[in-house]
Amino acid sequence: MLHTRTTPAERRRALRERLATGRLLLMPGALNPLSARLIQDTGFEAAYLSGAVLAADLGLPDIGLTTSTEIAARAQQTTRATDLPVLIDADTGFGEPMNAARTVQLMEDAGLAGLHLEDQVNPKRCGHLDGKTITPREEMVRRIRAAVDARRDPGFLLMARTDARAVEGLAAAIDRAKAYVDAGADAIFPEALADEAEFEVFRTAVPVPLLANMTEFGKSRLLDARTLDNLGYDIALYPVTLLRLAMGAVEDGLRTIAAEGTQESLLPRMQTRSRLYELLGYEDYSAFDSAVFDFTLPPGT
Ligand SMILES: C[C@](O)(C(=O)O)[C@H](CC(=O)O)C(=O)O
Ligand SMILES: [Mg+2]
Repeated sequence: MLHTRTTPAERRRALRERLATGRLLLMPGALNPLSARLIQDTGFEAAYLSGAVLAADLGLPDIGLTTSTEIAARAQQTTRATDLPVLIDADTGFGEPMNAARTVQLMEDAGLAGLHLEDQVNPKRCGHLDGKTITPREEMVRRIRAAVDARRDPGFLLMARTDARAVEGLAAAIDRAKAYVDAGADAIFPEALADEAEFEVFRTAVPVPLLANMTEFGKSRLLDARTLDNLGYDIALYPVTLLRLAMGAVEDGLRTIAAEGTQESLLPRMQTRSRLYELLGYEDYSAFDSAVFDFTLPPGT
């Protein structure tokens, strides 16, 4: 793919139209811009930028150390690498309601299709860890109202995430979700629900698009797409899956090279040069300079 072909407004419309179908949307989290293109090339219809992955990419824990401008820059690089609508994890909005307002505009300018804001206090932590503290409901309502007011493109999706299930219980999380919808949230991300029964209760109670976070090694049972679709969920999120897969393979690879003094045994597991070049659209650049891709690659390389 030489250039992206769609505008941010078109992507935002595509995301909303897709959510309006009522069919579950599978949303993998990209680990870098190229993997966002791979998500597209694999046939997914949307991608996600995880706060945990954005932090880990910088060697940081997911405790709110990244800045809004850092993640906006990474988001811009990502939206330049794919035509998919991309939803970003904007953590708590990076401070007070005024900061949430600025965050919305930064993420709109980065070409994203939407973001989610969570009701944790700063410093936040991964929603699947214990010891979370959530902000008073009215404070989160102010955060959402500020975000809605700052939005310039009404197509930009504002999703509110509540971490309340782990702190105040399921009923409180539902009450908060309803208040967030009343404040203008287009969709809700109920964090760290335990099992299918809780997902079902939440779905029945909250009448806007809902995201189910299928993150590994956390508090939620991993439900498959058929189950989530039957429950009536709108997005199935795989936020850190690609990073975990990649880092697992990288760790194995490093150990193999250290032990064997060669990567020969790893070759069958690698993405080939030709597949990488295909994903990067090398041939497209021949339109500018016929010499840029005038080589042939041996089969299987
Ligand atoms: C969705 C999430 O906010 C993220 O940053 O990707 C994390 C995912 C994870 O740490 O497994 C979360 O659920 O808090
Ligand atoms: Mg996060």
